[in-house]
Amino acid sequence: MTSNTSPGDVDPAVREELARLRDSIDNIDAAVVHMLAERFKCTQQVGHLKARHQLPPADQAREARQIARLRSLAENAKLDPAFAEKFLNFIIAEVIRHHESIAEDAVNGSAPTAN
Ligand SMILES: C=C(O[C@@H]1C=C(C(=O)O)C=C[C@H]1O)C(=O)O
Repeated sequence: MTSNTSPGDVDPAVREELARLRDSIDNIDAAVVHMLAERFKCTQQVGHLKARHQLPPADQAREARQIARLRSLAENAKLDPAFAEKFLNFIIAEVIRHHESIAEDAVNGSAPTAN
């Protein structure tokens, strides 16, 4: 991509507004990372609980309820519901991968399912 304005030519007021917005973006990204880390801590515990009680890693009925709920929350928040669904599916796929691995470890006796 080409640009007509080199960084040195940018109006200082524009530069300041860009910096202010980017500060907020950085804060939001940090919050997202922390929230995701907390979510994965919970899902890891669910994975261990399922492994201990021989429950399957995935629960499609629960996923369908979550997707419907998230789509509705996204609509109210003026976020593209299709994007919200894709994002949740991406996270859930990773969680299921973790649960499969925890279940495999439990069967092979290679790790405790204490959490
Ligand atoms: C966390 C769970 O396991 C899986 C992962 C889910 C998730 O990340 O929200 C939801 C349903 C399950 O497919 C669960 O069953 O609650």
